[in-house]
Amino acid sequence: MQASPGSKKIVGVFYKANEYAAMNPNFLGCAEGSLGIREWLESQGHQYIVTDGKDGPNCELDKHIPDLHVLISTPFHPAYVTAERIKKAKNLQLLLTAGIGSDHIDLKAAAEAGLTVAEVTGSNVVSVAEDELMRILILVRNFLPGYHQVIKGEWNVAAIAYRAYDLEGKTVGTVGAGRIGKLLLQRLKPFNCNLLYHDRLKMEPGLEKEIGAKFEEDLDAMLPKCDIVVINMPLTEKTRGMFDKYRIAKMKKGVLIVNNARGAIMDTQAVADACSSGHIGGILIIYLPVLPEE
Ligand SMILES: NC(=O)C1=CN([C@@H]2O[C@H](COP(=O)(O)OP(=O)(O)OC[C@H]3O[C@@H](n4cnc5c(N)ncnc54)[C@H](O)[C@@H]3O)[C@@H](O)[C@H]2O)C=CC1
Repeated sequence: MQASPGSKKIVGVFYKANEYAAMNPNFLGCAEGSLGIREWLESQGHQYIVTDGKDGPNCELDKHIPDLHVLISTPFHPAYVTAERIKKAKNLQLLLTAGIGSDHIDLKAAAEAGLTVAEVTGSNVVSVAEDELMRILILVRNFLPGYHQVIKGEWNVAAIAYRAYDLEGKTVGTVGAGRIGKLLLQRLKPFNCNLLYHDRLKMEPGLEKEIGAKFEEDLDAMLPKCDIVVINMPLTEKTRGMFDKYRIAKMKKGVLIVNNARGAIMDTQAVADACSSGHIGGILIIYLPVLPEE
């Protein structure tokens, strides 16, 4: 089908949910749900093509690159928008991320081509903040080894207890205190932790007082104080590889890390080495798709 004059060709790239799609009619972030915008887009005369095929030679996405106007993708099944794809996309106007974080797009190439890159700011920030809190508790209380014991029919309390702690009294630092970082700090306040944050921007004094977190201008000065570090900043050219072996070495021995940002903010080998040596006591990474509507 060809788009009629004036209408736009919009391509959405989402993961296939298969049998899970039918289990919840509000599960819209998958190929089957197509963000729930098909009816509306088509009623406006636009053409809407949805696929999960985004990689490899002759993938479905590449067939539409030459004439699409809008490309929608998510960080969970990202359509990598390389300079090469941008060059071929002669009609492209808008690259839309149905979520937060657009590091799957070559932003420099997009800017040079005059494209708009937009994302749905705030779309799943509560989900992420709640998830971070859960992961912090999982790490501090040494939950996972106990879970695996139960699955295997084992029972060794000491193997769990020797490193299971309370969150109360621990120092938690968030690297990045934007929308998600602030929501996390608010949720941590009742746990009576020492809360620190590092960001390019200091919060308004009123908000800082309400949240009860102390600003740390110098990241390298904050890290050695933290029992738990949560990473809440975007992956950019400035933050790529930010947590290398030197920075990890500055953290407390046994530090617990929750990385909500992209994996590439950390040097993988340095993380693996620090986990093996015990310098990092535990690390969990969040990859949280936009959740269904209630
Ligand atoms: N794991 C997951 O499923 C999800 C991950 N995310 C990630 O979380 C990130 C943060 O999301 P939001 O809080 O909504 O974004 P935001 O834009 O509200 O906050 C980001 C904060 O990072 C700070 N920042 C950026 N670069 C910095 C630097 N070089 N040094 C110090 N501070 C810096 C900014 O000043 C800002 O306060 C997203 O960019 C995305 O990568 C977001 C949603 C879901």
